[in-house]
Amino acid sequence: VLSMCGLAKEHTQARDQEKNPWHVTISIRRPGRGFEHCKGSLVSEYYVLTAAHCFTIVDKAEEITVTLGENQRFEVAAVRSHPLYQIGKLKDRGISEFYDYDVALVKLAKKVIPSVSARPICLPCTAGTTRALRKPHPQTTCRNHEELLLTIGNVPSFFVTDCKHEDVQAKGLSRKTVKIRNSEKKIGCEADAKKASQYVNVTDVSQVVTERFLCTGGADPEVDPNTCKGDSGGPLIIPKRQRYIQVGVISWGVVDVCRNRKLPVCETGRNRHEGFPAHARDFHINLFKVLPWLREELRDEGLDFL
Ligand SMILES: CO[C@H]1CCN(Cc2c(C)cc(C)c3[nH]ccc23)[C@H](CO)C1
Repeated sequence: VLSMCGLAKEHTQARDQEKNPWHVTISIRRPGRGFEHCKGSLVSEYYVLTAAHCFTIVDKAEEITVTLGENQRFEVAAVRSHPLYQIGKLKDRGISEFYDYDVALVKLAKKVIPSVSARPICLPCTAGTTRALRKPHPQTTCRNHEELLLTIGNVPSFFVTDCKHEDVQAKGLSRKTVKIRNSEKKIGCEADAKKASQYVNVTDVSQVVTERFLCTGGADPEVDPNTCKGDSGGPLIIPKRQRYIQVGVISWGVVDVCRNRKLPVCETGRNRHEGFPAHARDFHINLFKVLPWLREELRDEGLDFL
């Protein structure tokens, strides 16, 4: 049972890390400039999946620490960004940041021992996800996973953000439910990318919102919460009958709703300034679009890719 992916404690009294046992915080020490933080997800015994933009080409493994929950710290053996990730690729067209293929795998220096507060999340097109979806193995295909998870219309999903419990001054994790804008809603969602400050020169939105992205946010039918820069690299998760499957990696957003604000307050989300504009959308790398890279990098992790 310990090797089952995407299994978490459900009761309200469970600790945040037991409810989200794959949640990791990645701290990158920048000599002379303090720390940068990102989120990530445990996807196997040795690997954490995150966003490539959390790292620069000069970051070294020794400068990176991965924390599981409040206190399980891991050193890092290697960082492997997707080979097609190139944030400066469109600079000569006046587009300063380009987030295509914004994914990276961080190899931990030692194996994670599975426990109630340390367990991998399920990845698409693995036998673990077939089991989590209660479908027959090996009859169920990767295409079936995509049809079952990324259905037509607004797909309910969530990401996790850290927040401050106003009363107890403790930090916590809060789930933010968002809808993945599929089919006809997708166009409107992607069009709002042009409202991002650095994208004024973008003529055709498909220049910056490529096939690799899932789009969330907006106000239809109700307002979706938005990501903050600090949420970069965290998983976009689809819950299915109390099992959790990661379908995206948080990459970028149009509006940083936490900019120069303290941590958002848990649950009430009051500090994520209210009434952020309907065009505040968030973009996540769709894991179904980077499968060859995932298979290759995780080939020795026993994940049984389909
Ligand atoms: C091209 O510039 C645009 C994209 C990046 N945005 C920053 C950003 C990053 C980097 C990552 C995550 C997860 C974010 N969530 C909300 C904002 C945000 C800027 C400023 O909002 C606008």
